[in-house]
Amino acid sequence: MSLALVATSHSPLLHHVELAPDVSAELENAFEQARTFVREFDPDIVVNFGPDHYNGFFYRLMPPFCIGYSAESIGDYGSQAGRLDVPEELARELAEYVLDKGIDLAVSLDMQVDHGAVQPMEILYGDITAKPLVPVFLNSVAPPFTPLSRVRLLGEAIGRFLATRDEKVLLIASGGLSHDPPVPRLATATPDQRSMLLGDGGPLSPDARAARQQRVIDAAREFAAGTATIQDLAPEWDKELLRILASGDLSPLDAWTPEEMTRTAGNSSHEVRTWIAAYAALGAAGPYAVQYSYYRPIRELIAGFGLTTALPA
Ligand SMILES: O=C(O)/C=C/c1cccc(O)c1O
Ligand SMILES: [Fe+2]
Repeated sequence: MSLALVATSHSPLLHHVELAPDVSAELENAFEQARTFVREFDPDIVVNFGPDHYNGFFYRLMPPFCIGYSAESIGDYGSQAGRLDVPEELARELAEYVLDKGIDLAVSLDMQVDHGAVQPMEILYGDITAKPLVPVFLNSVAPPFTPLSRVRLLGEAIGRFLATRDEKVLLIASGGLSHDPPVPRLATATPDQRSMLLGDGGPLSPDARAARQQRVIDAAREFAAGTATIQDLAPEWDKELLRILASGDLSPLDAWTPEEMTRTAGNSSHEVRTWIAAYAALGAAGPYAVQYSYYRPIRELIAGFGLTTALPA
């Protein structure tokens, strides 16, 4: 077994807003560093830690964690749609191992995933089917949230399972860091939004999806112009998180409560759960070292945007 990690923020706004040329060039350089990293590592498989934004997981039944034995990308915001290449036997063995270690999780025989799960594969490979991939969903937008200690334990169990395998495994984490895009929320939902959050009514109509996406694109433009009402990014919180992840000792994160995360870093800051799980998986196999680290708060993307790569030390 050998492991490598790429953790990156995602933003569906990447292809829907204009960035200043210097920011765009800097971000493209970060993506290129990550592409070179994965090319050199040349993984056999990917274990992909991703959130969802009420496209595959709804309040009718919202698990904290879920492993997909089979999965399909819905193609929101123009992301690549279609089935992922999920190695079913490996996904099942992983789920059984993690459950056996006392970490409760759901499994899905037909997981629906959105931009939050697939954007890193698009950035790294230009194709979401470029590698066999086991999707690991972590609820990151729908309160109530499981404590970060459980996220760490999930990651550690996955890392221990991977240590029993012969394959070269790329751990991908997708999401965060601080951010508060206008994803509908149960606490403030209109009756129609509540029905959508429950998953009633099936997939959104093309018009409803276009309206939902346009609302986020408009919010991003207003946020960049300084006129949006969404919560500001929290660069100091982001940098502290990156520091803890790079330190190799994730235990200080156990004291971060979901309420405090939301208050300080926004409703979608919980997407950093994917980073914590992926880093915990890498750490379960031994000490690691961050190879590359990029960070910039990018209001046009509504994201404290981070990208790191890491390898066993
Ligand atoms: O509209 C959505 O479903 C999500 C939008 C979004 C915007 C910015 C950063 C993110 O991580 C997002 O998921
Ligand atoms: Fe997201």
